[in-house]
Amino acid sequence: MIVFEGVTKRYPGGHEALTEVSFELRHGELVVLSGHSGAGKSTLLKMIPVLERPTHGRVLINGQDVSHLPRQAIPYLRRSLGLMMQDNRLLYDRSVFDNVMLPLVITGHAPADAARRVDAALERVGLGGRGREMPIGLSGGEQQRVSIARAIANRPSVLIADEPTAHLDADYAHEIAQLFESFKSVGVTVIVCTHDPTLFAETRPRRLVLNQGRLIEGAE
Ligand SMILES: Nc1ncnc2c1ncn2[C@@H]1O[C@H](COP(=O)(O)OP(=O)(O)OP(=O)(O)O)[C@@H](O)[C@H]1O
Repeated sequence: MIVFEGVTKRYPGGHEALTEVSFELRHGELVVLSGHSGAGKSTLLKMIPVLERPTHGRVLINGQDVSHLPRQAIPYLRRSLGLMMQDNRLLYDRSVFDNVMLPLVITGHAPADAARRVDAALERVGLGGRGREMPIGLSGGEQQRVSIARAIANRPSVLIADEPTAHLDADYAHEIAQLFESFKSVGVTVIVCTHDPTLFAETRPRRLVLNQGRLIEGAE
């Protein structure tokens, strides 16, 4: 369902962040992306919602080549994706409910339908009934779960999480990992980027490992 075909990314200025990266992810698969700092992990993730485009090669999602998608079609693609990117912080002047609701409002969901989805997403991450609280009053792990709720509220078929357990202690990180595991059973394809080798250690998911922009493990 997600296919990278010989993807190379050269940023303006000449730095090659990805070199000839190819792999295929199946529907409902959970994969862990790792590699040293600067290996190209965020760049790879950004290709999926077309936050970046390949210099060479193609990215296919459900058979559609998104690397050449016209600008106006990008919002439609993003509606089917759940994104937890590194710079998507929670808004601290809005309630938990409003944080999860905001992307749904932006993508044009009717308010009543959006509110139902928000409640369902908060329930899914174990924060049912906590919507009126402000993020600042929640623990780090709970705040991350709000970010997950925000990413899954539109019921995405693909969930992309860039360092979702950064700054969390081991217990919270483990909880978040279990939550990601649970999405597999409902057919969501999950890509988690992490520096933490102990995360998912028990379930041993497929690992994609980048080294200086090249995929050195997990291509199959
Ligand atoms: N917009 C950009 N313009 C120029 N170079 C960039 C840009 N974004 C990333 N790079 C460079 O591309 C390389 C890969 O960066 P990327 O953020 O994808 O790595 P990463 O594996 O996610 O690193 P980290 O674990 O530190 O977040 C780095 O050398 C980085 O400096």
